[in-house]
Amino acid sequence: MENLALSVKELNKYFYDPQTFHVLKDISFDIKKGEFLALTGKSGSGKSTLLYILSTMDTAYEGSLTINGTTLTGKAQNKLAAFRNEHICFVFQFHYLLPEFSALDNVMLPALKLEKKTAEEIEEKAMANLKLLGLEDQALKPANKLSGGQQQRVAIARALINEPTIIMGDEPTGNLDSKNTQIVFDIFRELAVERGQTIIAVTHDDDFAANCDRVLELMDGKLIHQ
Ligand SMILES: Nc1ncnc2c1ncn2[C@@H]1O[C@H](COP(=O)(O)OP(=O)(O)OP(=O)(O)O)[C@@H](O)[C@H]1O
Repeated sequence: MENLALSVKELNKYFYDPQTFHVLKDISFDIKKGEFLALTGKSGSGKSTLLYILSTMDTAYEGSLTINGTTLTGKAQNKLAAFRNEHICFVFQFHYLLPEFSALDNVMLPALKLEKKTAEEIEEKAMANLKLLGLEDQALKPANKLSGGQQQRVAIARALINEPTIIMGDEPTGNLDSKNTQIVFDIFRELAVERGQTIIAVTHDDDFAANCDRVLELMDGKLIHQ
């Protein structure tokens, strides 16, 4: 369907070490374009495992995964990598910025690697992203001279540089205080509403989840609420 960002059908996942463990059980759901979705559940319920499959990084599962109309199940690794570069970006709890590099350099890097635009175009876009995140004054500071909240916002600016259609976060506000959590939440909301980007965030924060468009809740590997 035209307005579907992601569709999962009858997904099952097993781990085999140290013994067979059925970690995701018959999971099916759709996510619309521009939807802002929280993925919740107790520790060990399978959230990260599911996100890893949705991100196309883990291909060892049963069932099917379709993103933006492309069925990804069974595709070769190099095709998946190309697809990820174009469509998906990640924001983690720990941001993995290059500490000695400036905020601006960190944001530009994934676009320079893609080699689709000139360095000037990339710098312009990176500055616009930093501005969107309220960081235009910090652009030239090394990442390790920024506060934790600022660093996390740089990581989001970096995640957006290649204009992904889907943003996936594993505890994207996990190490932030309530003020910075609110800032990041508002940015995600704006990206979903204004740019039609789809957001899927694993979170333990009940307030964060309650304010999303929809909550998917896992319990022991089953989807119990959507
Ligand atoms: N590589 C692995 N091999 C075997 N079991 C695994 C592996 N990775 C995760 N598990 C198990 O699968 C279950 C789900 O793990 P997962 O990390 O997806 O949970 P989660 O809901 O993200 O937890 P948390 O909120 O603590 O991050 C857990 O019981 C975990 O121990």
